[in-house]
Amino acid sequence: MNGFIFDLDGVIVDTAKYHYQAWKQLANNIGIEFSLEQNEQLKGVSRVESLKKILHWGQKTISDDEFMVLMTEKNNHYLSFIETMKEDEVLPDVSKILNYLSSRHQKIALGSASKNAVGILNKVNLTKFFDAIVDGNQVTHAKPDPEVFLNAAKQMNVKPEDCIVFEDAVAGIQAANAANMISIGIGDANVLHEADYVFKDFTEMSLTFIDKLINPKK
Ligand SMILES: O=P(O)(O)OC[C@H]1O[C@@H](O)[C@H](O)[C@@H](O)[C@@H]1O
Ligand SMILES: [Mg+2]
Repeated sequence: MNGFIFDLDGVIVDTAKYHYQAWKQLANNIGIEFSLEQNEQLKGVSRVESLKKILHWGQKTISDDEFMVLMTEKNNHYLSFIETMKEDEVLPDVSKILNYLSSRHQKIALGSASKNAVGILNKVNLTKFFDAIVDGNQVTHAKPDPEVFLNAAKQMNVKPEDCIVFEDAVAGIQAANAANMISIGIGDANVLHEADYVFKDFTEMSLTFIDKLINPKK
């Protein structure tokens, strides 16, 4: 039995662009420059750790109260983007792959750092596919720590070495590798070079490839 673990932001839905816009506006508002390269380093990283990194890059120190205000501001801005989100924001061929895995009786889990994960899955109507959902509300150690994926494997009752992780973040690929799982990068092969396999998106992934993951000996 295999377990297929999906990251959410940037893998199932194109929300990575909304996180980027919300962080950029927040950083610029407090006088900190924010580049696409820096954003790459925030992918897969929790909200708290992301803000800490931005403040560090801008060499800015703020009070705990101000920190909480900024966290809330960022999330409200982000939520305004996803408020009207519908099924059409599911990335190409994600539903096809989920349907296929499900027809092959594979276990499916979500492994995300987001505290908004359940709400988003419901909005895009994909919750029904998941045997386990592990999100930012349940983990104490953020990616690249393997906790989120090990927890998902445990909830699916599948051994870590029989799990396959789909990730768009460098930190996520590192977490999957640390969990001793097969790591599949979704995005730029130069950025995700630590992954076992990389695909630009799910449209590039054949069902024959999925079959090989399900049954490597065949
Ligand atoms: O702010 P949220 O929705 O709890 O998400 C936390 C993190 O979740 C990750 O999935 C995203 O890649 C990060 O960009 C984001 O900061
Ligand atoms: Mg992601």
